[in-house]
Amino acid sequence: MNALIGIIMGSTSDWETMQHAAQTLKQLDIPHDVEVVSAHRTPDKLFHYAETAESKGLEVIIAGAGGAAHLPGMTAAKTAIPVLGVPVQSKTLNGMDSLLSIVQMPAGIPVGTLAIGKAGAINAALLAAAIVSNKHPQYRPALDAYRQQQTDNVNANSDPRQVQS
Ligand SMILES: Nc1c(C(=O)O)ncn1[C@@H]1O[C@H](COP(=O)(O)O)[C@@H](O)[C@H]1O
Repeated sequence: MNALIGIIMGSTSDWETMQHAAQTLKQLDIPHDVEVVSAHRTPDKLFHYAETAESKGLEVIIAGAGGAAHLPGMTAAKTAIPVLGVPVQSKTLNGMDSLLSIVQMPAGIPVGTLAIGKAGAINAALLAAAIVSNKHPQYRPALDAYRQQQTDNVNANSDPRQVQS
């Protein structure tokens, strides 16, 4: 099946973070693709990616970037499908630069902004899965099972004194 969710990132160095989005979608068995695209370094590729995303069948784009993270916003400017932004933790400013440059979009071009780093990547995948499940309810049981698994894990380890440090 064609990818429903596109994961893009500004650099291969973002993969350490963004792999968690891909792993989560793999776990949910939702078709997705992964590509390095940069608003700064490959602007023409970004425009082409965003302009053709919908006709390729993508329904949500997850865009991760660090530092001056213009990728999610520029992607959102060129497509009407939902864009979820993941701020990658930068070395110099710890990801605050990434977060602020993704979240603070001007009114009219929204980017759904997640948390900095791994948690944001995982949650972007779960949010994208929830969005595509509206149209493709066959993915809903996997999402429900994911949540149930978390509940079971907490219930199975609810005495913190038993946890080895
Ligand atoms: N923020 C952007 C964009 C963009 O927004 O278009 N393109 C690359 N980058 C970011 O630059 C950081 C450093 O990249 P390198 O590790 O390749 O030097 C990465 O976190 C990437 O997302």
